[in-house]
Amino acid sequence: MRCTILGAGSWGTALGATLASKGFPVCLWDKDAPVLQAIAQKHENTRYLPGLALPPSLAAAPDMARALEGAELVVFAVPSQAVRQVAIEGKRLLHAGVPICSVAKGIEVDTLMTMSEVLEDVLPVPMHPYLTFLSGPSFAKEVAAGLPTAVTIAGRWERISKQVQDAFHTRTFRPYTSTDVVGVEVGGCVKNVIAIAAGLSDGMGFGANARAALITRGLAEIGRLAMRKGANPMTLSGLSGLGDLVLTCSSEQSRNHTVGFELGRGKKLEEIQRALGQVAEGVLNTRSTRDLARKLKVEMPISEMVYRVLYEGQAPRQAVGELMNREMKPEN
Ligand SMILES: NC(=O)C1=CN([C@@H]2O[C@H](COP(=O)(O)OP(=O)(O)OC[C@H]3O[C@@H](n4cnc5c(N)ncnc54)[C@H](O)[C@@H]3O)[C@@H](O)[C@H]2O)C=CC1
Ligand SMILES: O=C(CO)COP(=O)(O)O
Repeated sequence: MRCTILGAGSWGTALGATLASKGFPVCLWDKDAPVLQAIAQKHENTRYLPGLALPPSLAAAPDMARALEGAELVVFAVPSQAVRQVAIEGKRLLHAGVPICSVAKGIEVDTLMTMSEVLEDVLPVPMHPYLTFLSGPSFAKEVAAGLPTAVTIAGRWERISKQVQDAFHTRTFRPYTSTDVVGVEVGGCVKNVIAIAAGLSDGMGFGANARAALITRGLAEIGRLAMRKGANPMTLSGLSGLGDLVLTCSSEQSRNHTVGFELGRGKKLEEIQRALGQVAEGVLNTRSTRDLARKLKVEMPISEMVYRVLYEGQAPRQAVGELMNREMKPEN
């Protein structure tokens, strides 16, 4: 199966290496030419996964048309806010009948659309049944190192999700399928926001109790938004809900947790993002999640708290104080 990955950051590269390890010809494309050059010449993604030897069969092409030539599986692996632009660029080069797998975790800031809504907005209708969405607890570095990982691949047409599941399955990478596209998408997006909240809490020196409370109440608000969008509540206790939430809220490997942690220690957002040099989806996801929650009249107090810290300059300690002292209520 000839595979093309649009986006050669840490996740696109790790997934490309996974597919290449099965003997599939894989070509990566990105707007960052030096990254592609390093992959093609040194078999290393020197910027996003330095020190990791990539399979020599992993090719890279700066020309999207060349990268997509003969593709039998296309993976969208750019950050969520770039998916629309890449889909517009790729639209005339993509063919109906070829499975597409989107792996970005986010909601578009300007339109409040999930990635399935964005791709369906841009791509012609005959391509829609071929869209799938991969999400779940999966740090790129661990996947690239061949450490055991399980994810979910959601799609409306099970036959296609199964094809994509087969393509990605290796001895250490285990995808499950789901038909709950919106549940998987909302879980994958909002866990980034809650991970910033958990990082804030850790950065301020709050303990394990606070982190567990944020994970649990975070899951409750993810569930509320997902169900309002039509998701099956069971999806949120799966890999793309609870699984990814626990991973990102409790690991220093998480870029979103790092953003919260450094903010909690008093650093400025711009400074943190500059040092990170990679996308922390939760920063923009906080804006889109909070706006979507307000639009749909869904109560999401943790996401509101993160919004006030990121975008209104509220001091983290004051924001947590307000969160703790809202009106008393039953746990539901
Ligand atoms: N890194 C990880 O462990 C995981 C990441 N994800 C998700 O995958 C998505 C991508 O994340 P990463 O690979 O980690 O990001 P990254 O920051 O490592 O890399 C992003 C890549 O996208 C490219 N890019 C950005 N805008 C572009 C455009 N308009 N055209 C072409 N290329 C463009 C950049 O040049 C860069 O190579 C995010 O939504 C993230 O949440 C999901 C699971 C794991
Ligand atoms: O989505 C991820 C793991 O599942 C990656 O998390 P971060 O973007 O917070 O590093």
